Amino acid sequence: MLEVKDVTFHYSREERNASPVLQQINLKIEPGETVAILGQNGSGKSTLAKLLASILRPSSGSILVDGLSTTAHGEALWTIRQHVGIVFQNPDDQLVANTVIDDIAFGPENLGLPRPEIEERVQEALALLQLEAYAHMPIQDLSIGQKQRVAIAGVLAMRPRYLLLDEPTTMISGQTARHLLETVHRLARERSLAVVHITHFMHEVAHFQRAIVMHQGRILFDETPAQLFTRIEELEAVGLDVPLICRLGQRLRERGLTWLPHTLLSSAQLKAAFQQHLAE
Ligand SMILES: Nc1ncnc2c1ncn2[C@@H]1O[C@H](COP(=O)(O)OP(=O)(O)OP(=O)(O)O)[C@@H](O)[C@H]1O
Repeated sequence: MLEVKDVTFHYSREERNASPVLQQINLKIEPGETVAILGQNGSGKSTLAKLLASILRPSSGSILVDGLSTTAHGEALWTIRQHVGIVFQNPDDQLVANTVIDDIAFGPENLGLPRPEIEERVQEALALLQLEAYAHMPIQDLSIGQKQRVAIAGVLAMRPRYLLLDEPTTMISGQTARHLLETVHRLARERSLAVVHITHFMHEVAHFQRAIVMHQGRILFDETPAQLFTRIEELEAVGLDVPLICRLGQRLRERGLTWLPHTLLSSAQLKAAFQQHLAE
């Protein structure tokens, strides 16, 4: 489990008199859970992800990864870094080798694993991200969406228990983003991998088990997407917009279609509700 206990964070000592970037964060994420984190620019999402990945350390409070504190040193820190993988917005910040296969092998090689295990992990990661056809291609010839998949494959080759995605869909097209998120949900199901997905896009949140909204360094809401999407005014107040389909559902209910679900999460759900109503 990932456990964040009373965490406060300042980037520098000079900032200690100002408001912290993160304040009194408490959070638990179980293995296999899928969690989306939303919030306006500067609300602290990426900082939280870096703390979870032990790239940053809390100014106060603690973060435990399967019981190990992220302030640990040596072997414990090494273990945490294997268990918590992070993928950044821009894959070019993350990819280090010349070809796809070499990049994916980079992490397992650094773990000092025997060659056959490295090969096995690389092949597995290539298959999971459907990258087999690109294995020997130079990274520079790939699209951003393909590079993002290579970045995720590289992280998966470390066999993490927790996958943190820091706005991985910002630079890619809608269809590529949908495909990427479908893959991530499949991995969560098949591998009991916990996924924490940071995004600006409300419509991406519907398929996650939990949606966390951050505002000014605090957690404002932590609930299911269906619960969150009923908070139209509260979300607007913090610069977030519920998906169009939820607004449409609300308008239709106000106009007398009271048989519609309170929260519509997708157009497929709207269609199913109409079909069921017509059949009754
Ligand atoms: N390296 C840094 N040094 C000092 N302040 C920083 C640093 N990185 C981020 N900040 C500040 O910390 C606050 C939270 O930033 P953070 O990047 O965590 O927010 P975010 O919610 O991820 O924003 P975005 O959606 O724009 O990525 C912001 O005020 C930001 O300016």
